[in-house]
Amino acid sequence: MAEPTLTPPAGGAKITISNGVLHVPENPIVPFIEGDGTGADIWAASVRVFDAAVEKAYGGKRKIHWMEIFAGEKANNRFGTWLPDATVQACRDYLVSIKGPLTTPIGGGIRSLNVALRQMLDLYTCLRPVRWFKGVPSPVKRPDQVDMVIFRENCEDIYAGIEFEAGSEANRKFLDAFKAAFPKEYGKIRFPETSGIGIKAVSKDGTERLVRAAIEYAIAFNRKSVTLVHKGNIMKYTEGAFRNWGYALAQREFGDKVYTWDQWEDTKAASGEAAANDEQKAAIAAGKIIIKDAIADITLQQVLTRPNEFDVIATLNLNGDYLSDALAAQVGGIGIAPGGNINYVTGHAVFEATHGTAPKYAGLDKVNPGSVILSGEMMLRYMGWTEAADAILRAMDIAIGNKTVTYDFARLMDGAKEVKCSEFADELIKAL
Ligand SMILES: NC(=O)C1=CN([C@@H]2O[C@H](COP(=O)(O)OP(=O)(O)OC[C@H]3O[C@@H](n4cnc5c(N)ncnc54)[C@H](OP(=O)(O)O)[C@@H]3O)[C@@H](O)[C@H]2O)C=CC1
Ligand SMILES: O=C(O)CCC(=O)C(=O)O
Ligand SMILES: [Mg+2]
Repeated sequence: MAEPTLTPPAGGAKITISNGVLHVPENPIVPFIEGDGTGADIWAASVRVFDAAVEKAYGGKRKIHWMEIFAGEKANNRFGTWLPDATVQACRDYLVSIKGPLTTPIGGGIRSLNVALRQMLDLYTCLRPVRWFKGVPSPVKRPDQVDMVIFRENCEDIYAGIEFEAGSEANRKFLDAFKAAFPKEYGKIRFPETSGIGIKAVSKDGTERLVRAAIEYAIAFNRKSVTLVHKGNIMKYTEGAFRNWGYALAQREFGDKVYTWDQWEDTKAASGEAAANDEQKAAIAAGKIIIKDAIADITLQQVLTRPNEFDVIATLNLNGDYLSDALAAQVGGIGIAPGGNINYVTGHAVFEATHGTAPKYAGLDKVNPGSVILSGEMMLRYMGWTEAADAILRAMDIAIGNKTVTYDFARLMDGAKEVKCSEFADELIKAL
């Protein structure tokens, strides 16, 4: 089977970038991947909302020219390849794209196509805002206090995919080499004959670009704090280094725009705790952003018990994956959890929901398209089409306020009217 040949839609033009500024024509070509499982239902609903929001906001002066690109099961069925080169090239050439979820088998088989795409395009930030829409059912008492923005490192950590399966030839070679070079550390592996091995790599460069993006975001959007979330007490030279490099970068590059807990520690050591607390209070009063850190396990408790103490969160790949789904639960669940994978230097961005393919609901026109619709809202904002993005947020407020919602919200809301995935899109379009 041949690779797909992509024909750009007639009448569309490319989004470009120069000197770090995105240039978006009135008729941009935006590639999309429909996605596996529930992806087809969700995409069909979402694209109608995007087109209607753009039409409403710009009265025909602007229009997205969608170009389908292929990945996952659809690509494999049609072209015999899970992630065609043409798909990756289109994301490169057209800069901004959007995708549905793609299936990843567990414990073997192909590696994640989602992760592969992020790595191939070097989309180093997985940006996942977590906010509550009034009326959305939540398991916590004060969902209104949940307003966090996760900056998840997206290209490193254990997700690099360097793994050696227990019992394989590669595993034996790796362990032999490891034993020869590091006999003491090899001795710490409890059952070397039956151990699978995974490598966790975290770099200074990778940490710095992620933390820089998080602090720049906090400054641009008047956020109060950036929390570096890590498990640095146990994994000292990966997660602990992430924390240390993060603090150092904050002080070196952002100077008097930020106040770090490292500075607080220094003042405490020199002048006592009261002086350090006074210094922090003065920094907050002066509008400085507090850069702090928290260990990952207690973070998962405190985001529930004291959500108002968390604002922007910068964290490593695996922590960010766990935190994203956990935080989504507080504001209504994974059906309303959007995201974007972004390289702020090259401008490349692929927007996608936090959830996966939810295979048991595939083809039922049932699930909440909210996550992909809000990912599109983030995409429109990234493109500078803020009026269309705002229209989507307003429509969301209205539809949820009317209690016309998909099954996931309806099962938790008194007096709700349950609608299908496509009907929820209709409700949003009416409300634009
Ligand atoms: N970026 C990506 O493409 C991602 C892909 N995946 C992949 O997806 C596959 C399935 O993963 P799984 O762990 O089951 O997680 P999923 O996110 O696909 O689904 C888990 C549960 O979340 C709820 N859910 C998911 N999507 C929606 C939605 N749109 N509206 C309402 N509820 C929703 C459903 O809950 P309920 O049962 O309560 O109704 C569903 O059963 C795996 O192959 C995984 O690798 C996973 C995450 C991200
Ligand atoms: O790639 C996958 O299948 C899962 C990825 C994931 O869970 C995520 O990025 O949040
Ligand atoms: Mg995940």
